[in-house]
Amino acid sequence: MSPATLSLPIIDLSSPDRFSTAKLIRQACVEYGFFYLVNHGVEKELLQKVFDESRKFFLLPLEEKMKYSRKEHRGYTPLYAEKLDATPGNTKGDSKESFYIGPLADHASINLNQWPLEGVLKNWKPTMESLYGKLLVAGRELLSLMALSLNLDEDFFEKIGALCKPAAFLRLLHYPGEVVPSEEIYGASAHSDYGMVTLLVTDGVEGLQICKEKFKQPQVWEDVPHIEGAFIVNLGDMTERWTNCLYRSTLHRVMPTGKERYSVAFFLDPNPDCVVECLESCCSESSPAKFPPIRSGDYLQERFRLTYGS
Ligand SMILES: O=C(O)CCC(=O)C(=O)O
Ligand SMILES: [Fe+2]
Repeated sequence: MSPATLSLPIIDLSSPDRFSTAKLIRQACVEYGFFYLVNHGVEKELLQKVFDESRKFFLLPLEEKMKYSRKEHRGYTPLYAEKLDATPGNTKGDSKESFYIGPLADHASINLNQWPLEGVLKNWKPTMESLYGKLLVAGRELLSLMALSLNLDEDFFEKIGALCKPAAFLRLLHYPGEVVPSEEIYGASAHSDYGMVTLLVTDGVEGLQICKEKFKQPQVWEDVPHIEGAFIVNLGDMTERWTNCLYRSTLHRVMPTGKERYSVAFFLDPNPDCVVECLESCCSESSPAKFPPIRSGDYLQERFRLTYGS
């Protein structure tokens, strides 16, 4: 039986009615942990340029790409390097390659970033910097609406320090699309994201699926179709911890389809020193906190260790 296709809610980031938008966000986060975001302020010309530059990098010979291999969670990860589903049965890595860009601007760690072939791929760095900056603006706006959706002040995430030099990572992804018969290799195996919120840009090639009930067996997977110009937003595990599972950090994966696919993910995660603990409004005597408080940096480091072995 082929999977059902979902009609996820569509959230308009530019709507002047912030309270109605917050209400829609709440519904989407409780029901799916996924939604589309439109009128997000990132022009389609810039997104096209990003895909063009991304393609140029991934077309380079492996030997060249490996010169920028992932260090300090920045740079290139080759095919099969990543095992998103760390459960014991999953022995193979994912069939994708990627490139991570870490915090920019006034961040002390800016120099840890790697910029490929600056003399040759001249537009690469300015294009990625421009996208990073615009996604950060959109992400901050979205988080202020998410705070409102939880009946918090709109600057809640600013006030607790989550958005002061956030650990925001831009990740270019390339799925080559080769299907190895008889082997169970995913583009991206089943996982939930680790942080606060992820903004995803896809190129129109199908493959993304979600499983709403992650603890139910057998798992039911549904296709998430591409909507031209819309970002796909999903919540990460830290948001689930903050909200005591009121908001879902939903399991998702990318199926192999035999088609080449590009995407760009922006993981907007809290400042490493921010402590993620159950919001007061999300726990009570009858529904106590399910997770202990944790420093965001410690939590992320452990999740990366499980995914990459480092
Ligand atoms: O490429 C996609 O559509 C999804 C990527 C993803 O889920 C991830 O990198 O966490
Ligand atoms: Fe993901």
